[in-house]
Amino acid sequence: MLNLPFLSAPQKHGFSSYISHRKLLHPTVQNSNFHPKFESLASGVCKASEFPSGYGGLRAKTSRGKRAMAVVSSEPVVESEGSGRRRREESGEGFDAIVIGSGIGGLVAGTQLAVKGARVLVLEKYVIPGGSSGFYERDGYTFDVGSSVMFGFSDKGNLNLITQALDAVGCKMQVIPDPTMVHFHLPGNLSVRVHREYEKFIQELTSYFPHEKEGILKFFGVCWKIFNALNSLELKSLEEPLYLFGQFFQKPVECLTLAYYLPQNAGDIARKYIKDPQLLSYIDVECFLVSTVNALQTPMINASMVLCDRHFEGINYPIGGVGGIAKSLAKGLVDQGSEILYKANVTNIILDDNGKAVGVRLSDGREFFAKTIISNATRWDTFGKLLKGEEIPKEEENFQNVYVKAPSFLSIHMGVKAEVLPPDTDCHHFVLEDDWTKLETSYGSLFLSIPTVLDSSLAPEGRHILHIFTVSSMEDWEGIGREEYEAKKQLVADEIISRLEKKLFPGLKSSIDFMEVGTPKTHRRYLARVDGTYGPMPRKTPKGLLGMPFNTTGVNGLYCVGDSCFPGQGVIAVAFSGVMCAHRVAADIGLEKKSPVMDTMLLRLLGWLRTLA
Ligand SMILES: NC(=O)c1ccc[n+]([C@@H]2O[C@H](COP(=O)([O-])OP(=O)(O)OC[C@H]3O[C@@H](n4cnc5c(N)ncnc54)[C@H](O)[C@@H]3O)[C@@H](O)[C@H]2O)c1
Ligand SMILES: CC(C)=CCC/C(C)=C/C=C/C(C)=C/C=C/C(C)=C/C=C/C=C(C)/C=C/C=C(C)/C=C/C=C(\C)CCC=C(C)C
Repeated sequence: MLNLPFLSAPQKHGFSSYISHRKLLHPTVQNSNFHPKFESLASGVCKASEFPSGYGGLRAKTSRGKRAMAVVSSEPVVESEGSGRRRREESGEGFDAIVIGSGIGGLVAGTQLAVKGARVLVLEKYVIPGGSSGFYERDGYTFDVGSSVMFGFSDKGNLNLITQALDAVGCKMQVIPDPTMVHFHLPGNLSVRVHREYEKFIQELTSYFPHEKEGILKFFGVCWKIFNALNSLELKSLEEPLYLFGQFFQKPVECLTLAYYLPQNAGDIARKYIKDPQLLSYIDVECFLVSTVNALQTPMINASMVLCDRHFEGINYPIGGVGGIAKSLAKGLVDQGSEILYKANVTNIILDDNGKAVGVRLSDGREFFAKTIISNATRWDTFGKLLKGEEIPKEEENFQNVYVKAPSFLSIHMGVKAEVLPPDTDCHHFVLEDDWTKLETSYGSLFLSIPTVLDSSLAPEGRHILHIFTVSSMEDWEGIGREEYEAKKQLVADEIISRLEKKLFPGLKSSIDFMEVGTPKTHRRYLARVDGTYGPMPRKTPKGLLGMPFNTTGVNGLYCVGDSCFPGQGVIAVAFSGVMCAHRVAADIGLEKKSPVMDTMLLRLLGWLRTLA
């Protein structure tokens, strides 16, 4: 068996679902080789004794107010998954929190709680952690399941939430700076590289739109104002009044700036300064990457976060692949004495007679109980499936009025001969060939990542990985037989490859060494997301982020985390949602300070504000 240090030794207590990783990888992955980088990565970077001295916004305190690090070093709480649970079962101790799902949102919530001193149990349906930020291996390739564009992964500022989440549990991953966040290939031969250096990017953009130079600078100027305000705050739960009012007291200008832009969208602000329709379409494309909708529907705070972070911290790719983030967090969780159970498919959230969430039931009949339940499943899954039969709280009805499920996507993971890529090919590309109006339509625009440009160890020698994805809806793939389904996958993939061959890489088709196509059905099945949805998108024009719910729900004891919570889609966004969730839960279970009276007032106020969206 492979020695994966983030997994404990084979379990002796009869719980077959504890992962013996190699054995339990998805059946089609079983014969692949585990990537050596992952092994060295997981073994070398997450030692409890190697906590970095500086903590940022995710600073973790115990209930006694000490740093989590002090707890780790003074009390040897690091224990194996098995021994932790045996001890709890024997002593009859319960968990402080059960987290349903180990996406980045769930893992950040879980690890943040664990370092505050909580006992956490993460239940994951699949056989490895990460969800959309997981990985899989085939024929010597290590593929990222979802995006390879990583924000928040530097050593600077308060918004490096991925770095901080790892730091909190004593992990550090090596990253490779990406010189270009994305290379846009757009109608009218508009070819813009988003360089890491802001001035270089602005120079390139204004070379296409010299008449709009002032407008471009003013629009990005507002983005920077918002980004700098965000970056100046310690990021914790906006649903916790002591923290929120504390921030207003310490940073009034920054907080008022954020409050002012909270209900606004990027498209409206762009239109104040920019008139050229092609440039406005370009800004739509930029926002589409952030939110899967155009600029008029993209919250200004989210747009600013992404449009500036890429120049402030830059995009950084973790060596060994994005899957290493979730693996490190899962290891960090266990190192803190908490637990993670794989192949644990939660089918029900159990409520007590007072309607409080107190536990969960798995598909195999097992039940687990905790003081609080945190769902990293989408809100549609949480309230439509896990609480089936219960009345949907009013708050959730509001959410479903304002937001709909974004369509799913089609993904192609390919291994290609290295010679097909011209020298200096960028890592990430976005292709929309000749018609701006196709931006949001199925198969209209193509996202392409080539992570091996940065980390060649992800593929066999002389090969590159191409990961392509594009919008695709479940309706396109349902109600057809197996043969037709397979033929359709091939047909759609062929068309996409021809487009890329024409636009970027002549000879692409004949250079393919490996190819696997995932449809919305694949994503529904392996990511456990209803209809394989990419995340929430506004039904109409939203009032910025005003309508996006935070982590508490209308069900006492039940919290949500992930991309159907504030601030929405994106790995860094769900990491923030995890931080907020952990803070609110910690206050509710007595690990952080709270004021019940102010809580009631703030939660009511926020609930009311959301009805205005
Ligand atoms: N191609 C891409 O770039 C891409 C694709 C999809 C999503 N994403 C991003 O990934 C992020 C999503 O992160 P997230 O944290 O919200 O969630 P996630 O979807 O990544 O993870 C949720 C996890 O919960 C598990 N789960 C769901 N229901 C369960 C149940 N009933 N029992 C046990 N486990 C269950 C799933 O198996 C999954 O591992 C978003 O930022 C999104 O934008 C990126
Ligand atoms: C409460 C009240 C009412 C008020 C108060 C005021 C205040 C203080 C406020 C505050 C606020 C805050 C803090 C906020 C925060 C926010 C945040 C952090 C946000 C974030 C966000 C993020 C995001 C959205 C991200 C995203 C990303 C993404 C999505 C990405 C993606 C990517 C992709 C798709 C890839 C591409 C690819 C290619 C090209 C290939």
